[in-house]
Amino acid sequence: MVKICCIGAGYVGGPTMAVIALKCPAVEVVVVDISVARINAWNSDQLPIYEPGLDDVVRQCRGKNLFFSTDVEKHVFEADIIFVSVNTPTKTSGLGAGKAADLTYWESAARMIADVSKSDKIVVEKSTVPVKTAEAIEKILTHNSKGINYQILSNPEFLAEGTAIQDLFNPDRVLIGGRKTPEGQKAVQALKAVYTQWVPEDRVITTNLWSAELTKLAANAILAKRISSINSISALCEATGANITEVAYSVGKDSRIGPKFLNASVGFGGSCFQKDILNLVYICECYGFLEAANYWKTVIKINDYQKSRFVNRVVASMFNTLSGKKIAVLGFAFKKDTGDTRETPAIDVCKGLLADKASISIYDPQVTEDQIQRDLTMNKFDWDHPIHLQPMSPTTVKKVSVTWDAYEATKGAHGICILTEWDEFKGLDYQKIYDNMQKPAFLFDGRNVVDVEKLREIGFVVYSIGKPLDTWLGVMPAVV
Ligand SMILES: NC(=O)c1ccc[n+]([C@@H]2O[C@H](COP(=O)([O-])OP(=O)(O)OC[C@H]3O[C@@H](n4cnc5c(N)ncnc54)[C@H](O)[C@@H]3O)[C@@H](O)[C@H]2O)c1
Ligand SMILES: O=c1ccn([C@@H]2O[C@H](COP(=O)(O)OP(=O)(O)O[C@H]3O[C@H](CO)[C@@H](O)[C@H](O)[C@H]3O)[C@@H](O)[C@H]2O)c(=O)[nH]1
Repeated sequence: MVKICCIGAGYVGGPTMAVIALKCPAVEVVVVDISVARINAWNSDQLPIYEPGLDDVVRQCRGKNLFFSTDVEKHVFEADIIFVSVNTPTKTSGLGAGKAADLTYWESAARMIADVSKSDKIVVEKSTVPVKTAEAIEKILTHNSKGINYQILSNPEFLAEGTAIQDLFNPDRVLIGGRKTPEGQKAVQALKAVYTQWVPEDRVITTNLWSAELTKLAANAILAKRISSINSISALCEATGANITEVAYSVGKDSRIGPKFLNASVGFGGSCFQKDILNLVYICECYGFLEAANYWKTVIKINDYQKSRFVNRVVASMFNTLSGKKIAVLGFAFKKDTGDTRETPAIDVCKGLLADKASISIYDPQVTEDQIQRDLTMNKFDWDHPIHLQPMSPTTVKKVSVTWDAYEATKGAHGICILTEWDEFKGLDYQKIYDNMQKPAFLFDGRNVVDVEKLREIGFVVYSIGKPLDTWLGVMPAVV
């Protein structure tokens, strides 16, 4: 029986390994982590992450050929194939601070593999890493090898949160990069044999190591760039009376462009896009390609601009001050169908509203008060370290309250900001919400989920990203 061990039981390691276990009953899969709390949660009925369909997959294989353990060394020792899916945060100090990937967790995993291994291993990069990381890992392993043969493969993960199980069941492609040597190619085939148990062979792409590593960064950068492109156009729509939904639809009908990833929003979030672009920027800079680095930096600049443009719009519309006002925030996760708040645009928006002295009442169906308080008090990039190693802030934000109901959050509010596109926000009783708000009642839709005309009929002053402006907003000072 092939034994797989995955180091890192997070958003990638957990779901990916659960699907491998489900689709490959003849493979034993053990997911290990240094976080005891995380492993306990994976072994309980309350999984540590919310992902549609995940509970069902885990329930079918846990205890049969899928196991979660903190005994990292034992399972690494026993494995034939070791996936490494640990955090690769942005460095916060030293060389490359604020841009380069911090490979501390990756390196410590590699050194531990070298320490405990007594047989040949295939080591698979599942984490997103800078191009050429495999070379560094190879050096660490081979310089400590005690005669053991290690083959390093790059197998970046392309799942998106909220649709992870669907994405894993039916991936657009699986990418495997390896050395062109006979041993390297044998390792590529061994990993390919795992995926082709359920992924059609023509969707498994094999490349050299560096292409696979770089593809992951390039794919995320290009996806994020589409969002910044449409977001930059959304500002022009508001100024000219064009409608971003109509523009995006018509642009996306061009088969060379395609319809996906053209939804204007308050900005992209999530643990990957900004981090991976910064990583790409740093690599470009290291090779001296400053123009290329600056090109990719603009994707983040537009994203930051979009978030501050939204905050400015809220403040300017509400008579240029939020002091003494209650703002209800609907949605805090970085997208629907996840409880993940890493780099969610809601953090920057809430900080902007607080800076203008608002009191905020937040409702998100999947995010806890504790998480929101941590997010609003944490330093930039601290979120991407294992949870038990994150510095705890001694303070909480007093002007933030968290409710478990959208009606409670909006009661008595002067304005509402919709920051996540949860489906339930489309079906709320907005007449009831309006009746319980201060007047004029403002609604700022950062995800274009509400029916603007219907809400205006009720009496709301509505702002929706990239949509023709409410006459009210049109006469307010311009915000750039
Ligand atoms: N989240 C996504 O949607 C996604 C998708 C594709 C790729 N990625 C990449 O995958 C990697 C992991 O991301 P994630 O979202 O799963 O992160 P995560 O924080 O959810 O999980 C990482 C886990 O690794 C554990 N860990 C860290 N060092 C360890 C060590 N030395 N030994 C054992 N366990 C260790 C942590 O405790 C944590 O539970 C990152 O490189 C990320 O960029 C993420
Ligand atoms: O048209 C769009 C599409 C997305 N978003 C936002 O962009 C962010 C990222 O969304 P998405 O890409 O769907 O989720 P992630 O889980 O961050 O997945 C991305 O990042 C992962 C980690 O690297 C990759 O594996 C995935 O392929 C890549 O889509 C979220 O805030 C979305 O709301 C928009 O604003 N408009």
